[in-house]
Amino acid sequence: MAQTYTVDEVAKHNTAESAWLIIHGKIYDVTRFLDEHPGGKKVLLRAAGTDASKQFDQFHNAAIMAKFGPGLEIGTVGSAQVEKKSENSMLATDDQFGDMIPFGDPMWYQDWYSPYYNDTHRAVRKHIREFVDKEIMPYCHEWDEAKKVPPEVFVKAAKAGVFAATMGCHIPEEYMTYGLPAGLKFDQFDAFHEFIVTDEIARCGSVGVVWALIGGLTIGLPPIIQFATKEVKDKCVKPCIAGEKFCALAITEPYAGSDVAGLKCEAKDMGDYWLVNGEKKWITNGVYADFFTTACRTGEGISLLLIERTMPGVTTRQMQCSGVWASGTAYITFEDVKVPKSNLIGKLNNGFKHIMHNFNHERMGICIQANRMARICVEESLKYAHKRKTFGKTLIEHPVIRNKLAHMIRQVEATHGWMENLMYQTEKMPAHLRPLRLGGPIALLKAQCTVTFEYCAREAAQIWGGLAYTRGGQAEKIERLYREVRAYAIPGGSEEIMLDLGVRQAVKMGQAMGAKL
Ligand code: HEM
Repeated sequence: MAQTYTVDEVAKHNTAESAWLIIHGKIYDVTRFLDEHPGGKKVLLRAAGTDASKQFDQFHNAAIMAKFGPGLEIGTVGSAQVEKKSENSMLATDDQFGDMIPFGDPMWYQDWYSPYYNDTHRAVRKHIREFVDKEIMPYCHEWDEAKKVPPEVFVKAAKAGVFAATMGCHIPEEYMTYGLPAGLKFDQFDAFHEFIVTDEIARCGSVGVVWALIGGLTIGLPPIIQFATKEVKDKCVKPCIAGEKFCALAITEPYAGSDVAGLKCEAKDMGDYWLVNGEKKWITNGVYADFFTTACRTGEGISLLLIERTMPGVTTRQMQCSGVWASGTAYITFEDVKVPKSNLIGKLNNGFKHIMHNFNHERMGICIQANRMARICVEESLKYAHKRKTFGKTLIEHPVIRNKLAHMIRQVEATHGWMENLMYQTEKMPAHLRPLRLGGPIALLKAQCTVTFEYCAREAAQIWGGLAYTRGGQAEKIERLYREVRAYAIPGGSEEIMLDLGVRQAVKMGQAMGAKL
């Protein structure tokens, strides 16, 4: 049991020799932290011996205590009351999850009815939230600045079921070291479980960290799981799902991005092996990936080959991007790489089809992440607007700020509603119809999500002012997200291409289904 102290006992510890603080009912000994405190020693000393909850909330974001708290906490205040639930609980139907910041979570978290979710979804939500709050959220800034997520974090994520849950396909039992989140089985698992896992991971507020975890694997590994030979699968799937090895999708080149048909990387048939030469650019996780699901030109068409880091002639270097620092974005060169014939993934010259097979899954992942990032902008801004005062009023009391928040909220919620609808279609629609019927709407949804995110990041940065122009600190998430907007608006099909594709497909499908156009 935690040691308890009275307020009078805490009050005695108000010097540089022994400095204690009360923050939200817990007591912290900050004596050895005085010189390390980024906000300065003096502010802590002035507050020493008192309840400094208000000052603490004013200058920090909540994740700080998850990181620093355990090393400094020494007990609780004897008379501390557990923070009470809302007085107005009579308003609720008792299905609340999270901290109830309005629109800070999807509506079904906040006591609104939804047809899409049951108790297994609630269990997965709780499981991943606890994992992110404890293991990810407090460290995002540190990992981003270091441009690296520590290896043990991937194993923790694997144990939490994150990788198995985000492949968009069933993984054979023999490749599963750990289970799915919350002990679920694949026959209980649907598209909404994956939606929740991706959304909750994205809630950490760092696109770089999200992509380090699920950016490469969710696009690089599904073609292997679905189309590769048993030999290739045996090599890659198990260690990747266990967080021990990494797989990247290597398509984009200095010469071709969304325009996949323009790829130049070549695999020459040398009889008993392929000889690969070419360059790949902006490859997520490429800096540390062990396996590359690589699109190569093979005579008549494009094929997917598994290229392994250990093969002579493979070189990767970290690219200096505006954002996504932790995700190991790489420039890759393949120089006379000899790739065994057995490393062909799927059929020869069918690579484009195999890549397309995962497009809807990849884009839905981007949609979920981008809209959560937009939601974080709402949540963080709403919280900040309640504590920051200008001209004698809190920001939330200024109509111009409420107007900004309203425009952010309406876009995030409308986008989320459309996303749930399309997710339901991916769940219910027969598999053979999905690429035809859903490609267009998902492309439009992707543009909707990224435009919404860009809008919200801009407005949040205005609300946060100078703090959002500074790396780290209270507006850490907003500053970073503002830099990371383009990471969603460009890859996976740029906004312009998505919008055009969406309309072209809608017209084609409409005509095929009887519309008189
Ligand atoms: C256990 C208690 C505390 C911890 C672990 C802590 C930790 C930190 C950290 C990590 C920062 C860097 C900025 C950030 O990441 O947000 C910071 C900044 C700061 N802290 Fe604290 N702090 C504590 C208590 C306090 C208290 C009680 C006060 C005021 C009375 C205070 C005032 C400040 C100020 C003014 C800044 C600079 C904010 C800025 O740059 O805008 N801190 N603190």
